[in-house]
Amino acid sequence: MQIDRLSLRGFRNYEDAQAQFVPGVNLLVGGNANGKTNLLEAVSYLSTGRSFRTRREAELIRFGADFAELRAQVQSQERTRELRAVLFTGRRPRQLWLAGVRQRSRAALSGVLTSVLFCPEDLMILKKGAAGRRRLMDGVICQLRPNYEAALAEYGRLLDQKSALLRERYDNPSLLQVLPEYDLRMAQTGALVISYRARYVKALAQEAARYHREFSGDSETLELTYRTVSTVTDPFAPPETLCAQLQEHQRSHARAELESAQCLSGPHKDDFEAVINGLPVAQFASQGQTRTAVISLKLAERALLRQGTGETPVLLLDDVLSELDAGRQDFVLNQLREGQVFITCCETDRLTSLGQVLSIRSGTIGGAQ
Ligand SMILES: Nc1ncnc2c1ncn2[C@@H]1O[C@H](COP(=O)(O)OP(=O)(O)OP(=O)(O)O)[C@@H](O)[C@H]1O
Repeated sequence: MQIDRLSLRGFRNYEDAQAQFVPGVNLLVGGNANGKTNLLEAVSYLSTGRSFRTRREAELIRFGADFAELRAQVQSQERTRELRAVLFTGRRPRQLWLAGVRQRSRAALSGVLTSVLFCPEDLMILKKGAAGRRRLMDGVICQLRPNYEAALAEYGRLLDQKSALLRERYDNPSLLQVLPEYDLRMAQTGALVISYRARYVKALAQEAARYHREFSGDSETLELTYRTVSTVTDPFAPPETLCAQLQEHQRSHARAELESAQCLSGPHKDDFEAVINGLPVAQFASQGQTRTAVISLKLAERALLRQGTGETPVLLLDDVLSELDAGRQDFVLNQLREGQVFITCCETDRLTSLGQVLSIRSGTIGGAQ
């Protein structure tokens, strides 16, 4: 899987820029605030149909412009196709195009340009709340298993509806009659969600542990443990067993749910815990250790996607080397030999030999040097 060409019009600080990429490493080199991360964001947007930095798409459009257009020629699934996204100011919805055909949703782009991104904000995945960790788990399983995406979407819908029902029960007490039906469907769908997550986190944990051990020169072990609803004794149990255990949890929380008017029971609160050398990353890991663990997770994600799809995802690395000692930097650089990679850096000394250098200056992309 690779991007051959990219063209940006009115995207962030790019007025009108084009670039050609090589199949291996593409180094985006430039001083601060010149547009390196913006370029990664553009590639990531074409891959996922969303920005990794903002939910407000208007921010992506160059100040003063009416629209932004992103185009890329992509090789994947044994074809060469054009991906195009057009974003508008105001209320007009954005457009996604594949091979000249307008697509209804971002889901239609699945598998066309798969990417794995590391950006400095990802360091918070292991330090802050569980939502980021759930996004990481769910993101990869969705890319590998369309059935999971459907189950997760169904669970989300049920959760929203049950939450609304709990909130509105005083105004409309008859709503409570349908609560048992919601509980049953949430337990059934929740059991599927847990099954997938348990298997995926196990696979992710094995790969990430392998990378982390090598990354740290054999001095650290990284363990990931999936955490779900407390009544679930074995997340690998058959879905019928999981469903019964989820119902047990619902029963024990029924009163609290009514009192708090919140949905307290179910895998929407799932998490995974990361531990290095026996100590939880969230409380005890150093900056370098945290970075090592997150990069290991991302490399594990790339390996799982490669195993699952037969194609190596494009790797997008923003400011990946800082805070790492020389040995750990060398480990990262060694991982760049496979697949197409975009990596940002401010200076080139150590890196120029790795691949094509593209100099990024005030929203322009200089050719190969
Ligand atoms: N919608 C926009 N229109 C015009 N310029 C924008 C827009 N959004 C962001 N910018 C500008 O883009 C620049 C930031 O670019 P980017 O984040 O890609 O920098 P960078 O090269 O990665 O820098 P650093 O090395 O500091 O991380 C800023 O100067 C910012 O003002």
